[in-house]
Amino acid sequence: MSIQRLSYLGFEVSDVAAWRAFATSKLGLMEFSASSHRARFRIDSRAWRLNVEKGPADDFSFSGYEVDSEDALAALKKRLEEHGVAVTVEGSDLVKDRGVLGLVSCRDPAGNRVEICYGATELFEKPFASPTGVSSFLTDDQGLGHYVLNVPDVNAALDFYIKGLGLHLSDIIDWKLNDELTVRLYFLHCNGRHHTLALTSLPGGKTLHHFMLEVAQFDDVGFALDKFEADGAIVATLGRHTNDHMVSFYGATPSGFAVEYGWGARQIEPNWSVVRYDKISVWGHRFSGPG
Ligand SMILES: Cc1cccc(O)c1O
Ligand SMILES: [Fe+2]
Repeated sequence: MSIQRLSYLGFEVSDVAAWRAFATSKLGLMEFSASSHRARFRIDSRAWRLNVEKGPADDFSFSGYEVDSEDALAALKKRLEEHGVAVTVEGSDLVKDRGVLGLVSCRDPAGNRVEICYGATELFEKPFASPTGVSSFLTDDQGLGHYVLNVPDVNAALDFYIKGLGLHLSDIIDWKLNDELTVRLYFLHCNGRHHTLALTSLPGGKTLHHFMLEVAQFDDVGFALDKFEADGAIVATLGRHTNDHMVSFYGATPSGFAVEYGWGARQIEPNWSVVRYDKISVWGHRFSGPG
């Protein structure tokens, strides 16, 4: 038994109010709940997909993966423990807080918190409605989107996420950041989404490089691009990636890591073969900083 899809992500942010404004008016997400110390956002029929909680880190806080049943959760817990991973069965308080039926947690080798649930809450009776008119976000069996983690030991992380959680390698990109530095990016999938998680090791910087939300229509990207450009908040220009063929741009979030806003990715096909690339993009994606 392995992971099925990414259910939610949690960020620790210094300015919750800024995130409430950013997530709704720039990203077009719908607020599920909000207070001075925490806010949650919807991108589809699920009760919530993104959780921002007040704290000094302005960085990754937790990932939430999902499986499809109580038996699957028990089987994954057993698989992780057999791989030497300490797994905590979360109690009713956190189960209720996350709005799920069952929840376990563990840490990856870098200490990043990983939650695994089944039975997330669907709110079909409260249809998702984007405050900026985004047509819809592409989730369903492909899960929330993707995120890129900067870890000190990529091999240890690959062992955990592949041999432990059951993700699979999609491909590798050797990304030349400058004449002195090329970093290797490993892209991992757990369903049809080309990658749910990418792993790399950067010289410093935040744990979270970026998270990605995929929209259903190309114009959804254009409308968001205009908003980020108007605020001078473009981190990387529009471009198309070499591996998943997504057309996207990267924008600055209030916490300093980036959000990638994309459309048109190809999916993992049967008999997928792992290849490598020397470029992250076919065209575009000019980063304004180091990448
Ligand atoms: C850097 C990078 C390269 C390929 C696909 C991605 O989604 C990405 O963020
Ligand atoms: Fe990305």
